[in-house]
Amino acid sequence: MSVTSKPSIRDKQYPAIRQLADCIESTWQKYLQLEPYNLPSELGYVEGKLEGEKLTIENRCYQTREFRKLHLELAKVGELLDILHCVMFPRQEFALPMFGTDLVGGRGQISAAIVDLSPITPDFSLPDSYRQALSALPAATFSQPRDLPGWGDIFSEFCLFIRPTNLGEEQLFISRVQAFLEVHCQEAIAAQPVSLEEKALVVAGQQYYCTKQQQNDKTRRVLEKAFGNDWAEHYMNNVLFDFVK
Ligand SMILES: C=CC1=C(C)C(=O)N/C1=C\C1=NC(=C\c2[nH]c(/C=C3\NC(=O)C(CC)=C3C)c(C)c2CCC(=O)O)/C(CCC(=O)O)=C1C
Repeated sequence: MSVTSKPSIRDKQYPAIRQLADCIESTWQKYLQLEPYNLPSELGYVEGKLEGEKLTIENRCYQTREFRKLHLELAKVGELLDILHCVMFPRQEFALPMFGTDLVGGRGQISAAIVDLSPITPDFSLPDSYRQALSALPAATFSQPRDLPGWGDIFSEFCLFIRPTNLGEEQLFISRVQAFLEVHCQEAIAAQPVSLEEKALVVAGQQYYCTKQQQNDKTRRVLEKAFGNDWAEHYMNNVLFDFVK
């Protein structure tokens, strides 16, 4: 059901990135009724040049009753950068948090690994059912936690942002992502649509989340170098973090 029309870059990705992509898709398959989401055909598989190296992007998108877009993106810049990006956009009738994860590797090492279920309420609170489930997860300690950037006020107190220092920490991070996803999918399939008044708050919360994510200059810079400023702007606003008013 993927939109890629070329050979997958997945088997060339850093092992933990390939493993996480497989884990995300199998968790979605396990809980959700996935339907295709048609990205514009030219965005299923994109190639650019970054500092003389080829940048390849592979997008896989789905939709379900609860989510207007489930986006899993793998990107690779020669041997320099391996990236996994994933965001689940709830339909605006469902007051569900935003699930997002980003894994950035280069030169045989993951430098950034982040996962969060981000609140979309005006008071930045997650639903009690999420807080209870996430608090009940076994403690996971990592030797190199990382500080969030200024635009990162969107992330919850459960946000995990680390540099994994060994294979064990990579596996622990992947298991954490899976645990977050299991909570989220189980909450989603039980979710009922909210009232029109509440829907307006969901729209505002999703808009704030996307607007802040668009301020990630680390992402923007990679896309600008490979595809130019206009393309990068369009991609960040319409593919990575598009919001529907
Ligand atoms: C749920 C959260 C989340 C989502 C969904 C998300 O998309 N980013 C998210 C978070 C997040 N990403 C970060 C960093 C980086 N992101 C990229 C690049 C890409 N990331 C991509 O997804 C794509 C499109 C395929 C590209 C191109 C690079 C190169 C870095 C630097 C790596 C490093 O510092 O070691 C940081 C730290 C920002 C900072 O410290 O200022 C945070 C917080």
